[in-house]
Order: sequence, then structure tokens, then C-alpha cells
Amino acid sequence: MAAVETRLNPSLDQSGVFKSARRIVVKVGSSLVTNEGRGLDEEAIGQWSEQLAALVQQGLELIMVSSGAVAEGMKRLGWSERPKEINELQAAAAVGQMGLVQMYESKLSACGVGSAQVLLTHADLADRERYLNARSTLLTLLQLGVVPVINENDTVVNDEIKFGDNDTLGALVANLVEADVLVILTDQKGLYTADPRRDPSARFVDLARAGDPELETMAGGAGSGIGKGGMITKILAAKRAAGSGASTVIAWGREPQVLLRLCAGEAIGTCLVAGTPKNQARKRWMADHLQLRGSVRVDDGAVQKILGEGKSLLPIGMTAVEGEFSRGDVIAVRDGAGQEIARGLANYASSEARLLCRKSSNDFERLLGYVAESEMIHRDNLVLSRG
Ligand SMILES: Nc1ncnc2c1ncn2[C@@H]1O[C@H](COP(=O)(O)OP(=O)(O)O)[C@@H](O)[C@H]1O
Ligand SMILES: N[C@@H](CCC(=O)OP(=O)(O)O)C(=O)O
Repeated sequence: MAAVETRLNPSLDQSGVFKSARRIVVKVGSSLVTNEGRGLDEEAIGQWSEQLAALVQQGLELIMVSSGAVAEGMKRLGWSERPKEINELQAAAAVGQMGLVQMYESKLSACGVGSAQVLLTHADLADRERYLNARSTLLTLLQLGVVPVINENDTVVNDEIKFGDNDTLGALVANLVEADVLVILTDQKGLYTADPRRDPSARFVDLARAGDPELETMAGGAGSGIGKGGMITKILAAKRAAGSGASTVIAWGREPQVLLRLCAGEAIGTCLVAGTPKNQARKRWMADHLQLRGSVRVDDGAVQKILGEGKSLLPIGMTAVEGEFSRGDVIAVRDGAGQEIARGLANYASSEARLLCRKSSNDFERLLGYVAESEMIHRDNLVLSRG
């Protein structure tokens, strides 16, 4: 089988995945979090929290994407069967989410690490402005050493616009913050060549390339009746995460010290390696998927900062603004001769950018009435057009 044989490919190596990983998204599924629907698994949440805290204290940035709100809400409401009505599912999620975040908060704070609840919808990530807002909130939390605990905002979404499963949400969060690795903790040791609940002869796959189409033929739906996605959504999540250069590891959530051991480079679970490195993935995304909405002209000092020193573009270096664009649009950065030197995501709309040309960040509040960011384009969102 190709997926197993890929281990023979010397370019695939699980130890390399965590070697330089700094920003990690961990996703845990409903069946693990709620002990197959029996109620929040305090011990397991405590153990993951201890590991998250230890990793934050080592200087890594960790984001938890946790399911379990519906399952916990059902338990709290005394419902033994998952309701079919969306409004009842939403009510259960709202009830369960309280217990879920309360438990993460108390476990993480007992380890000396802060936590924050972030609830996201598909619409939040599809809208450029909300996408940037979610991104900058999450990055700020990470800078503060706080662990964001994310779930879907089930109250405000219906079936058509739901992520539906948190594997997809985990991958989109990995894309959003450009994580190095997505770790998906589940109730199996990883991916098998077929659903091990149904096929006892299924073989374990330890290493493959994310996006290999053969993986999709191996993965089935959820086996527990508690989780929603099953293995197929994990395989598709790995493919999506690889789009921004993140590799994915699917591992058993009850494996002792699973997060610490993974981060120490131990080969646990199924590792799905991203084919494209992070910075190249971002470059390709900007080049392929987005239409230029406008541009800003910059002075020689700004050209030197951007090209020579790898810095962000600050409004003080901008001399003119061309075209009409909104916050979150991709714009070009041009030197005095009109040559494109870079492109990136604008933090300010064109009308605001015109007011900010040649201004220092001290003036932004007076000019705009608020301050979003001190950069026009942050260096993380900036791709050089040459080289
Ligand atoms: N090829 C496969 N390898 C491993 N598990 C699989 C496979 N195909 C389907 N599954 C099922 O996927 C389940 C995990 O998905 P799910 O129940 O959604 O968990 P979670 O709540 O962790 O997201 C497993 O328990 C297993 O029965
Ligand atoms: N937002 C939902 C998660 C959806 C879901 O079941 O996801 P998963 O268990 O990860 O397949 C909840 O918290 O119940």
C-alpha cells in the first residue's frame, strides 16, 4: 500500500515535524473529552492541561480546539439520545460549553497558565475582516502565554454554515495562525488501513504524506456515535492544514504524556507530513488565490526595511495609496519607481491608509478614532515579490 510504503521515502520523517515546531494546535474529540458521552473526563482534561502548561512554560505556543459541548450538555440535560432538531443541539452545546471551559480554565490555572474561550463560526473565517480580527486576537493571546480554548459557536450557526466537526475547525485554526503542527487526539492510536472497529485485520499507518488520496479510501466515518467526523474528517483536516504548511499527527488521547512525548520528537500516532514548508505555502497562497485590490507606494527607507531587514511595512514609510481596498485585502507594495517589491494583507482600508501615509503610530488614534495595528502590513502577512 502506498501509504505504508511512503515510510520508505527518506524525505518523510516524523522527528523533523516537531523539531522546529513553535506553534501547535491540539484538537480533542467529543468521545475522549466526555468519556464516550458519560460526562467530562476530568482526569484526561487535567492531564492534557498539565502538558499544555508545561509546553507553554518551555516557550511553545499552544491552542486547544476542544469538542464535547453537545455531549456534555446532553448529559447535563438528562438526554440519552442525540437530538435531531438543530435548536436542541444548540441548546445542549450552550449548556455543555459552560462546563467544558470551566474545566479547562480550572485545570490550566492550577498549572499557572491562563486560558481564554474563543468561539468561532465558518462565517468568521470566511469574512476577511473577521478573519484578521480572529487572527490578531489569537496571536495576542499566544504572545501573552495564554492558551486559547476554541470550539465552534454552535448557538449561532445552522447546518449549512457549520464546520460540523471540529477536525475541520482545528485545520482552519492551524491555517489561521500558521501553526507548525496540528495534533488531533482521538480514541484510536491513529489511522488504520480500515476502521479497526469493523475490520480487525486493519493495519496501522505510521507515516504518510498529507493529501495522499489513498488515505481517503482507508478512512471511514465516526465509530463511537459521540464524535461527528470519524477518520475521514481528520484526513481531510490534515490535507487542509498542509495547505499552510502544517503537518498533522493523529494520536490516541489517552497515550501517557502524549503531547510532551510528541514535542520531544517521539514517533507516536500517524504522522501526515505537509509537502510544502510554511513560508512557501503562504507565498503560494498569496500568489495563487488572491486578487490584488490596490497598492501602496513606499519610500527608500521602507524598501530597505522590507527587503533588507525583513521588517513589517509601517504607515510612516508610505507615500501614496492606489486603488480601493478593505482591511484584509491583498495589496501590492511598490517602490518609488512603481516596481512591486512585496504583497500582503492590509491592516487598514484604503480610505484609512490615505490618512495614515507618513504618520507615526502615535497619530493613528487622533486620525482614525481607533488603532487596529501599528503596521500597515505585518511581516507575517507579507511576501516578497522577488526571491
Ligand atoms: N481507517 C480508520 N482508522 C482509524 N479509525 C477509523 C478509521 N475509519 C473510521 N474510523 C473511526 O473513527 C473514529 C474516530 O472518529 P470520531 O469518533 O469522530 O472521534 P473524535 O470524537 O475523536 O473526533 C474511530 O473510533 C474509528 O471507529
Ligand atoms: N462543537 C461540537 C463539536 C462537534 C463534534 O462532534 O466534533 P468531534 O467530536 O471532534 O468530531 C461540540 O462541542 O459538541
